Amino acid sequence: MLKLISEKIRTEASDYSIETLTELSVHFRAVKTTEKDNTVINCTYFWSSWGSLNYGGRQVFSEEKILVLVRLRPLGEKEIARNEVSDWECINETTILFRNSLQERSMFPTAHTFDRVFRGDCSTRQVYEEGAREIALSVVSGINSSIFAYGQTSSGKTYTMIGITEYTVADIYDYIQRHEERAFVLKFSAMEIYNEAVRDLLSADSTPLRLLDDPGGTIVEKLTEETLRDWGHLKGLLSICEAQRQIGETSLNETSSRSHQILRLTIESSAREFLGKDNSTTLAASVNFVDLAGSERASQALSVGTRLKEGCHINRSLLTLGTVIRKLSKGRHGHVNYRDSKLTRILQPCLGGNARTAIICTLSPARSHVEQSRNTLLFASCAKEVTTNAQVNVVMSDKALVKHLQKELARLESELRTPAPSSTCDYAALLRKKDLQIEKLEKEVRELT
Ligand SMILES: Nc1ncnc2c1ncn2[C@@H]1O[C@H](COP(=O)(O)OP(=O)(O)OP(=O)(O)O)[C@@H](O)[C@H]1O
Repeated sequence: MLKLISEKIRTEASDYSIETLTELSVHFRAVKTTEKDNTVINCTYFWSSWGSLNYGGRQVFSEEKILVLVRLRPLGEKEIARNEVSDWECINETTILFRNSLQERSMFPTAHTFDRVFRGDCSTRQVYEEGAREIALSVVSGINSSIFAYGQTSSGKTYTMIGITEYTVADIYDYIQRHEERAFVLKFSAMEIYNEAVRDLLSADSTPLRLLDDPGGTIVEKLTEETLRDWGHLKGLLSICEAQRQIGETSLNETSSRSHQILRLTIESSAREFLGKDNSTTLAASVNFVDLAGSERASQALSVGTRLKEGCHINRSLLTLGTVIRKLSKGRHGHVNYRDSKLTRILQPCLGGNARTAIICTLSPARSHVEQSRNTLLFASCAKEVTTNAQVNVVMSDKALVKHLQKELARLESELRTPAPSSTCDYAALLRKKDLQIEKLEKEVRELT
């Protein structure tokens, strides 16, 4: 029976309202705990069917690999003036080639394959539309998402992330306009991690913020969260962040970002038809835009004094990020050291957790940066083996939860009255188990009421 229902939903997801899907997914979850038939499928599938109907593209299953994109930037004016040569070539949409490997008899493979590679003449809009868009926009369907930029200093991380953030926000507002049947609430927060201290980019107070453990992930204590009025409001906040972010001059980039920046947009939405009613549910998810500080070695940036201290901290965070990614790329066995840096603690859900993630690895084509470019591609190769497990985040109102638990109680009681015939079943044990379940549910209903 369950198999039949799941097949029906698989093919007809478009005909169901969000509330119906919520009801069904909650029901499936409840059934899953007692059902032996492993054909029961995860509710995430229904949600993603709904999401993909709106935005097309890849089907989302609960488990998927991190999407890895590589963006090569063109040679800069100064590099051209120095007669730098470009050593990298994107030979098709997925492969990037190191052209000079024959001459230097390199041990490294010459061709590297990723989900998508972008040549130096590709625009940020192209990187967004053909790469990051689908993942970023999962947030409107209640699925957490994250877009990272990783690469050495001056490779184009900030240049790329400014565009990606703007295009995503424009599409989100466009989506909201086209879905008047839902009420949306957008919240924005922004932080930077500078020398291993977390700072609120929306506050004039630069006191470092504490990280607190929470079952749902790490919380940044006292981080400002602005409820957005409109797009203009968000644009204003983005320019505040840009002005607040630690910028320093290194020998490679005159406006080098010295910190890791995390911009977070949280979207909550509920169907207007059900607002304030017993069965109202809310979809809630966040999209993170992460612009990491340069991944180069401190020595390469010819750092001294403050810049050297920054380099050490930046590298400590990135080193942990690299270690976490390497560990996760080999499967989720054993301990993963997320807690070794603030960056990995905050980003834990995006790294193998409840989120869809895309990493844009930015590369400088210059021969003088070849070692760093190879390190970036090594990181990218590990990242593409990492799997995340995104779920739709449905928040039920207290009333809806009570109603659901009462229904579940009634179902269990009716099961008790008419147990399924089975020759091998131990009725006494089954009864004890059901009694315990009923007791537990009754307690939950009492507490919630
Ligand atoms: N794809 C691109 N096309 C044209 N110019 C680019 C591109 N990517 C980067 N640039 C230019 O290269 C310079 C360095 O870029 P950007 O500041 O984004 O680097 P970054 O990786 O963020 O560096 P850092 O880690 O030091 O902050 C900037 O002047 C930027 O305008």
